[in-house]
Amino acid sequence: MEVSRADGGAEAPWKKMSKELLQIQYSPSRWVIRQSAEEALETYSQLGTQATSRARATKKILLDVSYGDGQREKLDIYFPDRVSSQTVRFFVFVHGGMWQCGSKDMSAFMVDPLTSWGVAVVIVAYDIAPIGTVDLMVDQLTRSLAFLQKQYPSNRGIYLCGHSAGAHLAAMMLLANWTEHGVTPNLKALFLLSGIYDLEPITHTSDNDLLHLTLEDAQKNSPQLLLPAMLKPVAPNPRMLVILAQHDSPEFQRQSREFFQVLCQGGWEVAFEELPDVDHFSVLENLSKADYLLSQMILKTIFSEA
Ligand SMILES: N[C@@H](CC(=O)c1ccccc1NC=O)C(=O)O
Repeated sequence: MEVSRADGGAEAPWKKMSKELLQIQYSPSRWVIRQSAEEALETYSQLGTQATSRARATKKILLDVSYGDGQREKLDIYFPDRVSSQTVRFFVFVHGGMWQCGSKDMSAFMVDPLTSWGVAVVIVAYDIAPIGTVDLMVDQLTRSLAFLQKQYPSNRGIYLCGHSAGAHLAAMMLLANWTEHGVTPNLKALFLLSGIYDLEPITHTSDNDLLHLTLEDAQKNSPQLLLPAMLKPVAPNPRMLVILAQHDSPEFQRQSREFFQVLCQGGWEVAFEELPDVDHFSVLENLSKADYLLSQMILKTIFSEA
């Protein structure tokens, strides 16, 4: 019997790559052209830490709110000045770092522009590897959204955004079983930045030294494989934006394009953008500026109510 596959049956190009080449494809810093790989990672962490300290010094905030019993199951909320916290729109950000680095304390890039437009920003922490497994991280993000919905039942929308490995976790929310959590989050849009949606190639990289993903773990956490087999739920039914940076590696480009196709075929309301002149890190760093193209796209999506 013919098995129908989202890739039309063609063998995935990564399967023909040497281990070294595959490692480079899944090392985003190696594709940055404005700086060396080390400098790019250093700049990213410095800018993220600065933006976060600035936001914490100037905004009305709730820091380290527990969304679960785990020690690291915390989120930070940055509120706009003049909007009631009960009826606000929430932009929820999930940081990247190959599921093994990064933290909420260096990820609040977008707080200034979004809060000045009246949107609250939530930055979610989760247990990165080796403490957490990908299964746990998915469960933690699910619980953080359920928590937010229960805390703010009259919110005007939850706009979920993930970067890189965080885009993977965000995309997994399309597969969440919300009935188990007793609440369906008011998920209005999903912004997926330079993400990974098929985890199998990761099982062949050194990132897996800490992740310990088996092929089965990778498959059950791959929205690229699971979404085609799933009936599209009635709710939540978020609009989606799949974003790619011009200087992302060919494998990252392939991942975003193929996931966009899966979403189109599944009948989701989805758009695709390849952003010029940015790499895996500057695409996010630029979100600290209100006039950046992606900041504008995000604001337009948030304020053009469906
Ligand atoms: N080891 C990685 C680091 C990395 O992938 C990364 C770092 C910060 C934010 C996102 C990242 N990638 C995806 O999650 C690299 O080579 O760039």
